[in-house]
Amino acid sequence: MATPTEKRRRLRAGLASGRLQRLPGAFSPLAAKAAADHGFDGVYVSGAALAADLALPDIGLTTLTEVAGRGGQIARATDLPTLIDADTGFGEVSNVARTIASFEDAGLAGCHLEDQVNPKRCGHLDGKQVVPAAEMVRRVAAAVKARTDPGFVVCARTDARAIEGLDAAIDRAKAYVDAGADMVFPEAMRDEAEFAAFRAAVDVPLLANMTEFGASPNLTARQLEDLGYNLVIWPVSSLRAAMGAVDELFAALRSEGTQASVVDRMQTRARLYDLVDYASYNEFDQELFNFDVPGGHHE
Ligand SMILES: C[C@](O)(C(=O)O)[C@H](CC(=O)O)C(=O)O
Ligand SMILES: [Mg+2]
Repeated sequence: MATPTEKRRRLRAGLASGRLQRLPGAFSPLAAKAAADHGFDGVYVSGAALAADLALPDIGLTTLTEVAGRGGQIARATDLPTLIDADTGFGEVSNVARTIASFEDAGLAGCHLEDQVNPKRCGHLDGKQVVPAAEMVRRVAAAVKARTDPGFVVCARTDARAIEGLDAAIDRAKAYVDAGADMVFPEAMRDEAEFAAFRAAVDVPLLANMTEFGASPNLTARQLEDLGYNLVIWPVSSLRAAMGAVDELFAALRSEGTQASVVDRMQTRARLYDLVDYASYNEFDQELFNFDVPGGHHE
């Protein structure tokens, strides 16, 4: 297994490579395993998906303990670097430092921290508010100062586009970079030209959020790489796909009284066992317990 330090190095190397790092959201450790099996560069832990999984809206109700705990379970499931959503940092500036310590302990490779006020909301909804840039600068500085592994990636997200406009969002991003942010997440860009304007203005690696049903167009990985973006997240997609399938299954069970019509779209038992590496546990077991029993048979 890769150590957290190795995973952080790998994320940084990916960001410096000029190749777009593709990080699908994984709502569970098993979903992270599937992402690794499909050859992605990393895993993303979405605050929105984590809240939704607890049947909560994405308005800052989840706690640091819940988020770091779930993030750690997901990070440990694979050798891939895992980037997590820190929302507004789970409190005031002093809390941000503790948040980073918890995320490092959980084995996460990095996080993004945003400039919204508390309570925050989804970056693609109306009615957002941002804190003054100076306050976000203090959040970023606290995060950078708190990390003990210099490899841990601190990404500053600005939600200012929707409130103060593109130029102000770019100015904020520059101030956050000056405060030590390793990368920038320009939230809710309206079109390709806005993604490009951010690229032209900011020198650090950039994250593109390709969430569905939001304010930004869903650009392809190829388009984003051509735009010079360094990392893409599809934050809630796996949860939406899974829950879409759950809704279909439940509808079929209610109307048809059997799962027969959806079984061919289910993950098979064999694929599930493959993802959880059932076979290796079996071997491990036999090494430990495969001893001769008097009168028994051993091969
Ligand atoms: C990226 C995000 O912060 C998340 O929590 O996954 C959300 C995604 C979404 O609500 O679709 C956001 O963009 O605010
Ligand atoms: Mg979020």
